[in-house]
Amino acid sequence: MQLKRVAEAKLPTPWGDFLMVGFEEIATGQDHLGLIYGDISGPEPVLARIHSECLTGDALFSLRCDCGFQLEASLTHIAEEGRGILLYHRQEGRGIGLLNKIRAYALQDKGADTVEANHELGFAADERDFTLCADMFKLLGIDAIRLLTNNPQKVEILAEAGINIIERVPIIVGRNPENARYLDTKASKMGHLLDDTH
Ligand SMILES: Nc1nc2c(ncn2[C@@H]2O[C@H](COP(=O)(O)OP(=O)(O)OP(=O)(O)O)[C@@H](O)[C@H]2O)c(=O)[nH]1
Ligand SMILES: [Zn+2]
Repeated sequence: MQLKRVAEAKLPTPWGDFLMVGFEEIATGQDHLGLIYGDISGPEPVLARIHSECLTGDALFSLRCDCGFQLEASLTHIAEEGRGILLYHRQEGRGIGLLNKIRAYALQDKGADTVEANHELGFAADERDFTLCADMFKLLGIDAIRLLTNNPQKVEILAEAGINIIERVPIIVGRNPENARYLDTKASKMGHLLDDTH
């Protein structure tokens, strides 16, 4: 287990009251969050979203990506279901951090795509560690989930880490002229399933 469960409190939102659970990575002290809605106990698979931190999209209304739209859509979907979990996974910029993401955006402004920009900076296209998310699910007592994602690799990695994924639930929102190329690159180079017909 790479994390410990540290503190929890109510988080009232426009979608209703969530229980906010704070986790700490034992090795680094980095914090992460789980937002729980409704009663997640019992054998019925829980609707779950792993949202990777994107300060620009989540808090600053950026149209360069789809993160802010996905965050809002996830909370809406979970509240409509009456039960679910959103893990707020604090690995900004697919794990390269905010400042390197800004560097990557600068390269994209000069013509690189999101994958090429990461490579030019010396990073893999995706540096995230999803085994931390598997640990958070385990600490929350979750056995089986229905995962909101368009990223089949995420499903594979979590399954390898011991999470029972009953279903992948697509979350295709927020396409706009500013992020169209970025989303097309995610589909063509990173295998994201961004076509509703999948
Ligand atoms: N390095 C880098 N990170 C980015 C860029 N745009 C968004 N991100 C980060 O990408 C992460 C979100 O990953 P996404 O590729 O949107 O989606 P995903 O989590 O793999 O898949 P979904 O579950 O379908 O959303 C967040 O941490 C963002 O900060 C970019 O151009 N470069
Ligand atoms: Zn984003």
